[in-house]
Amino acid sequence: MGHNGECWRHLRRFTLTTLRDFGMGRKRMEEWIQEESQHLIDSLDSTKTVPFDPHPFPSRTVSPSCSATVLRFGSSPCGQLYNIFPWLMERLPGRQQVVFGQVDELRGFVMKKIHEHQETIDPGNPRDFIDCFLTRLNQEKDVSSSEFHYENLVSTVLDLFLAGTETTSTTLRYAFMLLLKYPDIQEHRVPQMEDRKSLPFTEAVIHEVHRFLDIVPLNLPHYATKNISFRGYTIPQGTVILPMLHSVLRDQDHWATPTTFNPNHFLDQNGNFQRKPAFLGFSAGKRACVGESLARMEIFLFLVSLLQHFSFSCPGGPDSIDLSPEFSSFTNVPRHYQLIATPR
Ligand code: HEM
Repeated sequence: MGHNGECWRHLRRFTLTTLRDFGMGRKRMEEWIQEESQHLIDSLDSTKTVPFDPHPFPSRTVSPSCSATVLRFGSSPCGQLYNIFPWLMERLPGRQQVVFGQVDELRGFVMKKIHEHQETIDPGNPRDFIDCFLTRLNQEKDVSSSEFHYENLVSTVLDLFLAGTETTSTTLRYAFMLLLKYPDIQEHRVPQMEDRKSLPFTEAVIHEVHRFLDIVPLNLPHYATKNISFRGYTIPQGTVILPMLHSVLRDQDHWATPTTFNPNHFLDQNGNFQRKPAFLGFSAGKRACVGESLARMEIFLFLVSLLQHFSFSCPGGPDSIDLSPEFSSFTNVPRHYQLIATPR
């Protein structure tokens, strides 16, 4: 959804409503995620407590590995250059050409999925986002100004895919790394979803994972659509602005121990979960992440169901875990590590 203005507004509104209708926080989506959790549990069972690198996991089987490469590319110096000089990098040979190829491959995958949906759609009974978009596309097929046409369907699905898969699986991979580093956290596992007492702690852990990972430290680039005066400065129209999430997520005025992993950041004296205004891992304002509730729900359900089935350890013990990210520019990506999943 890199589009601005009208097109972006229509597609963003549609996306939010559709995701909400499929139950971000409600039943349908929860069932899908639980099905996925079961696949994960089965594949962890099949490791038979042999250490493995969780890197490809927990990306979904349907998520072609190329989306991982796209994220890694974004965090490399080469990717940084692309953000700043796209017109130049598109013309130079190099790794960026491989990434463009992979985005094309992913686009092909999305187009194939759309085609399958077109063949099997029952308009009265939408199965998912693509069905809803196709229905709207059909309703507005005679409206020449409609934003609901095929190209926008492909790019919206592609955007959701690129924005949603690697962010969530990278965060999960980092969450497991933190469980290896701080094994005590695993003892707080939620035995059952109804066990209310453990929930605030679990929520606090998940929020702290997001804060501590700081996955997109610089946020996405924005630009001033008109002249703005801000704290005595004038920001001229067209200025590129990087609203750094990193500086807020590590702000000494807002966090007791900004550079240490500490779930207490999100707990009050009575152990209740408390929201923090400086928790801006999903950004803020009208371009804030549309997938926040979905991502939170996925991470919560995956983490809780896996912790109910397994305890996690690593061959070298907690001291061998290096939490510092592999890249530290556009995205923070956790290092590779070995995971042992022992059935409880
Ligand atoms: C750990 C998980 C995630 C994190 C930390 C995250 C974070 C972010 C951030 C920081 C932005 C930039 C906001 C800005 O420009 O100010 C963003 C935008 C976006 N995210 Fe996420 N995200 C996550 C998961 C998801 C998921 C699961 C989806 C899809 C369902 C998604 C869809 C999007 C989209 C479409 C945008 C662009 C919104 C717009 O420009 O209107 N994200 N996300």
